[in-house]
Amino acid sequence: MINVENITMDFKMTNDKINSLKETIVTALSGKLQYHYFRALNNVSFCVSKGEVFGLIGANGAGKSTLLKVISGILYPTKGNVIISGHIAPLLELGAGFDPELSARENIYLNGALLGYSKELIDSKFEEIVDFSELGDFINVPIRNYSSGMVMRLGFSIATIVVPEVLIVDEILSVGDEHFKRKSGEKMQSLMNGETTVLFVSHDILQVRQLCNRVLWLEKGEIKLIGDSMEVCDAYLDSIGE
Ligand SMILES: Nc1ncnc2c1ncn2[C@@H]1O[C@H](COP(=O)(O)OP(=O)(O)OP(=O)(O)O)[C@@H](O)[C@H]1O
Repeated sequence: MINVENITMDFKMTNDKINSLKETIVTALSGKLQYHYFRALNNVSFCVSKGEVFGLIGANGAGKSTLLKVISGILYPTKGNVIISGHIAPLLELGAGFDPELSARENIYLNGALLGYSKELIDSKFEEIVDFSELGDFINVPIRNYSSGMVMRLGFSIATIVVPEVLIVDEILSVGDEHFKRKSGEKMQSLMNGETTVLFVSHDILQVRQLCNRVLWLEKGEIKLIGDSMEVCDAYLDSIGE
């Protein structure tokens, strides 16, 4: 279902401390800008089978979000391949594809198209998306006037309107305010209990142990351990002294 083959991700970073865009352009044009590469992922390979709930754990900066972004196609890896069969719903950077000048109504069609939904499908699901996002009268207001929570609610409602074959989530159950968190959590839970293959990152190791079939522990961009969720979560907790 998801085949991750030898993924390496290098980020290009400037060596100098530059404070403004103007300074960047001036330094770049003068040829004085110096770079180095930071390897966030190093030769990572694994497979996730259909219907599996697969967790990614590891310390801050281990490379978890980078790996999810590479798998979702948001980042292009330096080396390696990702092969995915089926429709994916990446719940990452919710609302990143929105146009701030357009209303929620227009953005539903725009974002839906980016996710590969047909106009007919969005027409038939439109009311459901609006109801789930609870945006009410704001539906015709440009997105630039929304709070960040409202943008995320709309993004979540669009991405999950079709039961996806693959769901990719960074830090589960954390969309919007407490009320929407519970509601989005229940929706994700129902997707996890179905046929959907789920890949998610969490710092809540007890939740990972409970929800996942298998877990990958990343350390400094490399696979430290992969396998049964109990075994990997216990080893991780041991390593951090808990
Ligand atoms: N766009 C970027 N440019 C440069 N470095 C980056 C970029 N994105 C991530 N990194 C670096 O890559 C490393 C991995 O980051 P990533 O966000 O994947 O970690 P993470 O495991 O998800 O961490 P956390 O638990 O804190 O969310 C970090 O050192 C981070 O600084």
